[in-house]
Amino acid sequence: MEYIVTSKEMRECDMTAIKDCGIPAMVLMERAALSVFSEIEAFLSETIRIAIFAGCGNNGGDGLALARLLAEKGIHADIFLIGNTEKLSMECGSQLSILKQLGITVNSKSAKAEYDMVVDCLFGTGLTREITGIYEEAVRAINCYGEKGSRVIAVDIPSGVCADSGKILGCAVKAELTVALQYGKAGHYLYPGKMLCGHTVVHNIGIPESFKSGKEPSFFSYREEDIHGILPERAAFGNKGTFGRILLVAGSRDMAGAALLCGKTILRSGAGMLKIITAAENRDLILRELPEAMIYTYEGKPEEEKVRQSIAWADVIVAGCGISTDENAELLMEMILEQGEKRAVIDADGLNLIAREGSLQEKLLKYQKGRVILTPHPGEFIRLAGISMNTYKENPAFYLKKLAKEYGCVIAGKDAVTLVASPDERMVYLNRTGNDGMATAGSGDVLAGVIGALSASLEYFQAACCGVFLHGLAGDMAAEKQGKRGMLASDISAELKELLKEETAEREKRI
Ligand SMILES: NC(=O)C1=CN([C@@H]2O[C@H](COP(=O)(O)OP(=O)(O)OC[C@H]3O[C@@H](n4cnc5c(N)ncnc54)[C@H](OP(=O)(O)O)[C@@H]3O)[C@@H](O)[C@H]2O)[C@H](O)CC1
Ligand SMILES: [K+]
Repeated sequence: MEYIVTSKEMRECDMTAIKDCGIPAMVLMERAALSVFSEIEAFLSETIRIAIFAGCGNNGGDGLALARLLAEKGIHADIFLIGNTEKLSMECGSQLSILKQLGITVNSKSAKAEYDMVVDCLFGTGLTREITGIYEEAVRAINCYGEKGSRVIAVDIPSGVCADSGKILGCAVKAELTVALQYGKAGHYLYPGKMLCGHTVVHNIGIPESFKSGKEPSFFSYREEDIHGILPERAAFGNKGTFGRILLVAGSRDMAGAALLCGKTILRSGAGMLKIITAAENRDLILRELPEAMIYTYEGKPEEEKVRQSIAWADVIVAGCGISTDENAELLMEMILEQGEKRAVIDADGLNLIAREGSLQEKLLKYQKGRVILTPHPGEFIRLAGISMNTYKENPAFYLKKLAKEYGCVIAGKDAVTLVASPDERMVYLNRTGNDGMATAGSGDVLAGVIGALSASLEYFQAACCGVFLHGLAGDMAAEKQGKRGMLASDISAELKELLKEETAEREKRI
């Protein structure tokens, strides 16, 4: 697991390190400069032409310290200190005076020259507003060098990218490599910031674990190696009942595919038994393509007793994929929500029905806390939350957390970067796997399926986060084989099976 912080949280960490632990700020700055140095070392030679654009805050200070480390190796860098030097931060001022003592020239304006590498240290986490004037000129100059082929390295975060939201404040540097200090910031991974960071590497600069006082950062994320610790052990003596009985309520008359994709994924993700409730028209296809599933089909109104029995049988209910929003679907959703305690994953039309029907909202409000996972895409989310798309996009994490708390549900807000919020005050999960090839029909059905299967054996929030992570990873594998344009949701489902197979093999090797 990796923490991802906001600029405020990063400042608090700095302060803890400096004030409580007594690590001097200049020591942290030196570590920051050494981190950048180690990342660019492979490209350095005496003939390399380097420019360092520094601002007047500590991000600029990192750049000045880097210039000194380069000079030590006999490498000259043109240094451009942009801004009002009367407003230099204390550490940046100290770095400047060291350079002066060493006889290293610092320029106040950028010169027209050619560079192999340009280092951006104009602004880091201290950026508070839109970039204008001389700073804007400097950002444009850096991007111009980048377009002409210079390697652009951003220190901590590309200048102009908001560390909290990933938004561009006025204009921003487009980097090839970003050396993030101590922790990744939300802005490194949220769009559009993510596109401007290039490849992001996070370097420890020696700040001790400062969240131990019980204060957690805003976000966390999984790395591939975390999965072995999260996926449940499969008991060798288990039977199909112990691996989870999943009830899938999906597929209206013209939407057999949603039930099939989701159902297949449920079984491919390790669930023991699957029962599908679907419209009668889907019966033949499902029996042919997924004979492993039990099936109850309804013609006209679903038989309430049959549905109740199925709900009672299930450990987990996955509902909503392609069920439409007609009266049959509404009845099914009423019955699923009224029992109020079974673990449930609700997707697609299930969400649209909740957004439309007050009676469903009331039932969801009364449902046992933490037992339901909602998986809305942005359109579904704004209908549920009753807010505009612009409002949601302003701060998705905030609105996801708010609605999760209101309904007592886990919410996986699907998007280019999916966020998962829990009803209690836990950190938001920020997903870093996946690609734009996954924006394809049926991809959501596959996600609901994997989360449903995992919910049989994992704690609820963990099932949602882990499902989102695996779904993205499988999507990356599918993109590699099929290409982002041509990949299908069924390719993601197939890769999930491969991924879980590899994970099991790895695990068994380690026993
Ligand atoms: N992570 C760590 O532990 C360490 C990080 N280091 C580096 O320090 C920066 C953060 O440094 P900070 O001084 O807080 O902030 P910046 O360097 O990003 O710049 C802040 C200054 O810029 C002014 N400002 C903000 N926005 C604008 C703007 N749009 N236009 C002009 N000026 C702006 C702001 O002053 P104001 O009072 O005018 O708001 C600041 O003066 C971090 O990113 C790391 O690179 C340490 O080196 C080591 C420890
Ligand atoms: K920067």
